[in-house]
Amino acid sequence: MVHQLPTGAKDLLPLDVAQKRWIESRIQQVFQSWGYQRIITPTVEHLRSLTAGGAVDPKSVIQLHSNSIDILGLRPEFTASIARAYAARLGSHVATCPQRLYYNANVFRRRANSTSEESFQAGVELLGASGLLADGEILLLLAESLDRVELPDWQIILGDARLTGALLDLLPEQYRAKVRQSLAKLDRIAITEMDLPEDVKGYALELVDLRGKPKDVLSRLSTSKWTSGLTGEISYLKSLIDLWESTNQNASDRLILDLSFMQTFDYYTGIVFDVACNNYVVAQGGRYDRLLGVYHPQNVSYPSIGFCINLEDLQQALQKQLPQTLTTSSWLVVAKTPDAMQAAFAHAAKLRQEPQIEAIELELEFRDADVVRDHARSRGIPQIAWVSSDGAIASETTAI
Ligand SMILES: N[C@@H](Cc1c[nH]c[nH+]1)C(=O)O
Repeated sequence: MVHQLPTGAKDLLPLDVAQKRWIESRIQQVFQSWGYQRIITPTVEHLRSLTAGGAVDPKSVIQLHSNSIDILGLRPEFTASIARAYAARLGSHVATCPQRLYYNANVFRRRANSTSEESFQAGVELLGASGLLADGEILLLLAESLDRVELPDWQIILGDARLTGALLDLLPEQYRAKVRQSLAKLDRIAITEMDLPEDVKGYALELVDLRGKPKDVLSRLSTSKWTSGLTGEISYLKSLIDLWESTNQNASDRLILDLSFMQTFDYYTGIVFDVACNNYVVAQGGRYDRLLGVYHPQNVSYPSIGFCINLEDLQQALQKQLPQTLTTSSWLVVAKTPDAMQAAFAHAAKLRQEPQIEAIELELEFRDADVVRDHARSRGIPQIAWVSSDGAIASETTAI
């Protein structure tokens, strides 16, 4: 019988793991250096907690059978779980806000073709904070994390769920849902073909075109005759973009402002963003000011924002920078005869105490010296220690 993995599942072999660790350790160092602390939430939760009051589609959750009446599921993402964990822990006491939390673990999603997928995310949540400094911190922390792993040519697609909502609300109510759908798909043609009054159609087309260099988009936005009531939202976005551009070297090439941009999860209430690199979406996130209220006993909410990095996509986008070989053992310790086994273990243990040494491995059979040498060479082990029963050691450098 052939044991195959379910579609969408995969084994990570040692080289995959080494590459993943390379990425994770760098990203976590950046998170920690900004004051973020690690949180671990359970893999399995009640389905109703994971769906964040309707903001996460239950169809995307892998559901589990249980004996209790509540349906359980595997977490499809972390933001809802962290909101659940902290909703009642934050309070008016100054010491509780803000909370800076990070995570690094696996998530599970059911895809449309009913396959399931396990993937890994490393991300942060900044709970109980709003305003330019909080939004700026998250964008800059994201940029620093991606720079730390030397990701080339990435771009942030920045939207604003609140402003996009307000722009759609300017449409007469009966047209909103249709325009929203076409906007989400960037379907200009559908809008051109819609049966709309001329001025409404003109405005709907203006909305589809609100994508590009931040300066151009903002100037189109502020000169539109429709948006005079939205100066506060527009100037907030402008200040955030100014902050980004003043603190980041390649900033203006790296940011695309897209006011038609909508995230898959529906808990966002402010800025939203994806990071794209070579057709991979390597990170996404945004502000969610009402989500904690879904979990609070009195529905009290705390403004919050965060992002996650999709580690597989980042790994694919990075390939060149990542380690291509595994680290090898520094020594192969060989018991020359069965009565030298104890001395071999003792010598290996002594070598492992040396500070620079990564790993020491033992030869497990009593093979001919030349076979052992071939073995060390093929594994890239640079040194061999031959141990005799009286504890005598003969060291040899492998001819690699
Ligand atoms: N949890 C979101 C990303 C996010 C983190 N914080 C806010 N948003 C996702 O998996 O897409």
